[in-house]
Amino acid sequence: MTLTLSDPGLFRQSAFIGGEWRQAGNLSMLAVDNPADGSIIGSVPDSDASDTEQAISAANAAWPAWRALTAGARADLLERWHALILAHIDDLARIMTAEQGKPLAEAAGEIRYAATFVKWFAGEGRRIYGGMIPAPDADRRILTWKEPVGVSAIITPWNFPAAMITRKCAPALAAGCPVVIKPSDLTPFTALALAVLAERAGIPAGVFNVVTGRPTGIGTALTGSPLVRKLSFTGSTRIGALLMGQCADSVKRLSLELGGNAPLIVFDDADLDIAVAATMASKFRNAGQTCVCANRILVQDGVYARFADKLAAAVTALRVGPGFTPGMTIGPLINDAAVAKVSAHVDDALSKGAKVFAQADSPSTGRFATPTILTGASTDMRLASEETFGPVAPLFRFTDEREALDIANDTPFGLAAYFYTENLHRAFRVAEGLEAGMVALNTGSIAMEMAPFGGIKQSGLGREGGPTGIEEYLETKAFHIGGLKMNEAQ
Ligand SMILES: NC(=O)C1=CN([C@@H]2O[C@H](COP(=O)(O)OP(=O)(O)OC[C@H]3O[C@@H](n4cnc5c(N)ncnc54)[C@H](O)[C@@H]3O)[C@@H](O)[C@H]2O)C=CC1
Ligand SMILES: O=C(O)[C@H](O)CS(=O)(=O)O
Repeated sequence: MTLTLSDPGLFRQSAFIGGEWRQAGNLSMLAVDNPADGSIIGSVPDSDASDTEQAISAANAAWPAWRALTAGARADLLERWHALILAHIDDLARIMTAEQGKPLAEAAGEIRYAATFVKWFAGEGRRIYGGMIPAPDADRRILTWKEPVGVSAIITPWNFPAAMITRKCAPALAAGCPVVIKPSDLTPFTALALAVLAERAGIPAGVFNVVTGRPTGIGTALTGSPLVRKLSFTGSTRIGALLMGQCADSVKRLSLELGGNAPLIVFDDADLDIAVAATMASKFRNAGQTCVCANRILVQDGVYARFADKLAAAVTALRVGPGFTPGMTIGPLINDAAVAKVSAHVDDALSKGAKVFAQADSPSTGRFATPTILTGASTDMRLASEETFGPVAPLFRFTDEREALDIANDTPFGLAAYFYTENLHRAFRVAEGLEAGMVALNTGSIAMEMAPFGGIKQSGLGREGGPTGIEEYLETKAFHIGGLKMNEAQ
């Protein structure tokens, strides 16, 4: 496909290392396709460990000057980056839709969402405070302050090609850390366009690096280098655990945003219109390809039929097609393997007694999954224990609150959970009873820059965004001053 941009300079088919746009040392390239039709958008360097080590060295060399800038100077550069991102939102959205597939309006929404992290952390970077701790002796003072952790490796997934980069890079840069970014090999062009704008904003050479290509060699170099002091990763739990192990020898700081299996619970005393709207927002955002999508929908007996009917009216109105086609609300899945996984989940559920209750129309060819409501879902089905990562809404039935919590918590994951009730007492019982890092009552959206984002159990480590997000890139130093002559007037 030919990508038409107002600013063609945003579309780069090179890696960005040490302030230079360059090819891989071995000159190999990796093609990137459009999920809607499989056409090739372009190619990027298939970088290897040597290229990655050059990026790490460039970042390490740039670190002293970057950390020596005042917090305000770094924040000013982030503000300029923020302004440039918003000024190029249309082109950035077109690049994202071309490589990730989401409808153009949704891609533009992600760019706006991604920009909020840059704005938020430009502000947070100006308020990295220290303190003084009351000392045990009259001649001692104890001061503390925060320092940047150092060169930070950023590995991001294909489902949010812009927001996952800014949610990690903005706090890192604000804290004084240079970054080496490895975007998904499926969606590198959005990351490269953000690098173009970072360069235009004046972020110095070596501070912001993007290494493209297949992941294994790059990942081994990033996790093995002693110069890399921090790894921030978003993706599957399987890969997150692998990278965590690879970081063990050099004891790196870790931020891991991993897989989920979010329950969504509709109680008899819910406002069903709110519950249906929130289910649509959580389940079908990004065609169901988010780690916080409702994966299991638990509906209490008394409202099961009415909720299913109301949800069916909304699901059948979804419009499935290529992201560049006006009016589409559900785009293609990222690749053939994703389509196969969704189909396997549906087939497995049907073989174990589930029924198709409602479906939207969808193209019969291409990487499109059909938005589907299944009734009669049960906990022995694959979709009850695995992330479907597609537009399938399985409805499970439950009788009482205890049973709902037991089903909801019966998973090694604990990222997000949603529930709907108008009862205040139940609201606090359930919010405290759900095993998740993020819990939502009577809403379906939880991803925003001011709120901590992260999970418990096998859904990850740390929190991104919010009042603590910048701490992921800071170390606390304690400074002890002893022997002070406080009783001798000079
Ligand atoms: N928690 C979340 O936000 C996300 C969860 N997922 C889950 O992961 C599943 C697979 O999706 P993927 O994008 O393939 O996730 P993934 O975990 O395989 O890939 C995520 C990132 O890690 C990189 N990566 C993969 N193997 C690596 C290695 N050995 N060393 C270094 N980097 C490596 C990939 O290139 C990508 O940049 C999805 O079906 C979904 O269940 C996927 C994306 C986001
Ligand atoms: O990887 C993901 O799915 C994102 O973290 C989801 S969100 O933060 O954009 O909601």
